[in-house]
Amino acid sequence: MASAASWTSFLKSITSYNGDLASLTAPPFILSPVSLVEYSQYWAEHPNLLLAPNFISNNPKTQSDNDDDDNDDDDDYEADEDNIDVKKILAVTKWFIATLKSQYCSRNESMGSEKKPLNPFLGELFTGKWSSVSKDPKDSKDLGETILLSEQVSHHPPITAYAIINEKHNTTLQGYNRIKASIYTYTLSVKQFGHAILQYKNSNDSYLITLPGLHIEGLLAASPFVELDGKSYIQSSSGYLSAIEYSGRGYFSGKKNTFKAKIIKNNEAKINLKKKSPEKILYTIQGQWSEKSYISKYNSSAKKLFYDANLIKPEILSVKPIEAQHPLESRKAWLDVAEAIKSGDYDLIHNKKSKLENDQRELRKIEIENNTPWKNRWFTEIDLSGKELPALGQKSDPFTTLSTLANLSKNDVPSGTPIGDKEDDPNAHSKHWRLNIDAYKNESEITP
Ligand SMILES: CCC(=O)OC[C@H](C)CC[C@H]1O[C@H]2C[C@H]3[C@@H]4CC=C5C[C@@H](O)CC[C@]5(C)[C@H]4CC[C@]3(C)[C@H]2[C@@H]1C
Repeated sequence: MASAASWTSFLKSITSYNGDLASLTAPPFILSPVSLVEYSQYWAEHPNLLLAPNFISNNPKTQSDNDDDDNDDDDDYEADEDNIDVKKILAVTKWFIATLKSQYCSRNESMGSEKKPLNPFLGELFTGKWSSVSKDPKDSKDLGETILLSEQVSHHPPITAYAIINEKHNTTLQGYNRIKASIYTYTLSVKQFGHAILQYKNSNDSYLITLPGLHIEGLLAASPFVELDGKSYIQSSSGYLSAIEYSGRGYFSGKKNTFKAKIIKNNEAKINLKKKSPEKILYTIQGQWSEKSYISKYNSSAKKLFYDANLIKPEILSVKPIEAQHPLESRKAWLDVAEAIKSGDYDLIHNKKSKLENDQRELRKIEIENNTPWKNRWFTEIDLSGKELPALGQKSDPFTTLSTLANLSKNDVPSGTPIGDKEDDPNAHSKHWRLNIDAYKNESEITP
């Protein structure tokens, strides 16, 4: 089969991998017609779970009618918990676990295997919105409109910044992502840089979400898929921490996509997760993030269903038709290339991609000649290296307080690196990307 031959030559090419994924010419059948700037949508394909903490109050009644996963109430672990901050960290953990299947399995489901996304050009944009009513019949709350802003804020290295905003419930998720990929014996291993900040402004709760490591298995079999590894953290401003560990086949259980999350209160002594200190662990959640997971309280082995990733279908973002899109919007900009990829015609793909890439190189050249560097549109880079506290009146960035609570490095090192860890680099800068809400509010050309 032609693709088998091209895959073999592709595998040979990755043995001389130089660290830049874009330099690898993958065969047509492994190319995706979707740009990486679209992947930000995977953070909110269950808007009801993202917004759930807004509906958690001391009154247990409101909480259970919000529950959309358990089949019967006595299986309702939330009803057993009366601490509102614990209920919220559990709800945010459920939302986060629910994003993983979209983030890391959706190409396998829609295209049969993981694919290589289009490498976004500088300034590439992607916007859309989710409807206002929850998909889940048992949770028919009017959620209001949730919009997505996603922008390629850097091309060298590739960095995507995003914001997911729900004005009705005053909730904003913002973050950014950069990756470093290396290849060992036909396994592509990826470290993620960046993080997400989730803010519920009505209750003044904020959360830091760090990103797990991942590796791509199945390259030899020409059927690549993502497996998560390492650890990630969700640190709440209330002092609760969700510490999540990932593994594939052969670790905790023989199953793929396995995780174990520990809910602890950590604004007391810094918990050393290695030390066995069960009294500090309030809940343990474990199972498969792409299937079912279960929760048990620290003092009981009784397991209850926590989340079933196949119960409620993800809500696909609605995106304007291409003719209504701005030239910087991803699906309009890549239309010819996407059509070529779908046709599988390698020469057509090559010349359509080269045209777009040459046009971009031309733009960069003109910017250098005229000293008019590209301006980011909706996001701005901030520097948190300042030792002194933010100037009076200047709101301190939630990342500063939340990373300190979780004992995580503020530097631009792999996401979720503990302070002083071998991966922490005191010389690394502390620059991060943030939503520039005024820039979005003054946006005159592009609406989601
Ligand atoms: C070896 C190079 C190559 O082209 O191999 C082709 C193979 C399909 C494997 C490489 C590509 O695999 C893709 C998987 C992509 C990640 C999937 C999900 C996410 C989560 C999202 O929130 C941020 C982006 C991220 C980490 C994607 C980054 C890019 C990945 C690793 C693609 C690889 C090029």
